[in-house]
Amino acid sequence: MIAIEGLCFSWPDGTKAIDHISLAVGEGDSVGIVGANGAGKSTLVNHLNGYFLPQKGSISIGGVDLNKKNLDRIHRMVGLLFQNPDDQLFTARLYDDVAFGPENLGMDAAEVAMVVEARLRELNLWELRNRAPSQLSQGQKRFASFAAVLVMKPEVMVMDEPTADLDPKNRRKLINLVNGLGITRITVSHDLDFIQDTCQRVCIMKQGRITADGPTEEILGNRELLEANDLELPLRLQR
Ligand SMILES: Nc1ncnc2c1ncn2[C@@H]1O[C@H](COP(=O)(O)OP(=O)(O)OP(=O)(O)O)[C@@H](O)[C@H]1O
Repeated sequence: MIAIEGLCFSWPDGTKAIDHISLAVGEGDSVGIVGANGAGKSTLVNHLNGYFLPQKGSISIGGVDLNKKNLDRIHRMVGLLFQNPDDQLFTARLYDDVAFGPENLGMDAAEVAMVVEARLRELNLWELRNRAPSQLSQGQKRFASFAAVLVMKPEVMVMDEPTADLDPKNRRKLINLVNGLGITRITVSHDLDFIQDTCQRVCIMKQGRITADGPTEEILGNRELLEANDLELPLRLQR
């Protein structure tokens, strides 16, 4: 479903954020990307819906090459939940923000109304639908961004720090929700317990490279490997 080959990315000031990454993800797989601050995780996943285009190397999603010409097709397939919800929410009313994506994809108006209401209710946001996104709490903004991505019915869901700002009950709700999606998922998170609960496979990134890749239990249960990559065991394994 996702094929990344020899991807490199440097910022305009010369900082190398992605250094020859290759990664293949099968349809329906759920892969966690972990790594210390600055390892390159966000830069990598922000490529997956074309927010960044490959400077060197290639990416294909569902057999479609990621390039300028195919951006529309890529946007229909890949839902990207940004690390910062303020990058996702931009209209004056929560409802409009969530409806914007499917309307833009040309979804029928009655269907848009139905899916938007269902997701807003599911995420306890329906009563807040007329509120400006800027007037929501951080956790509410996180769920609002989530709703905005889910209503587009993506085939691939890419989430950057999805549990940030969520209280324990909403974090649990998110775990159940993502595990029930049944689509290909890539999750970046420092919340290794969340990764353990939602991903079958984990890649560790360090200095723009993938330094380990394997089944979740093997990677996240390996203290030495984690420490060599400036990480710690998930909290529940530390007890
Ligand atoms: N606009 C920018 N200009 C130059 N360098 C940048 C810019 N944005 C990010 N970087 C650098 O790119 C590298 C990768 O950053 P990135 O945000 O992808 O890391 P990350 O693994 O997602 O980190 P975190 O866990 O802190 O979110 C870092 O060295 C960072 O300092």
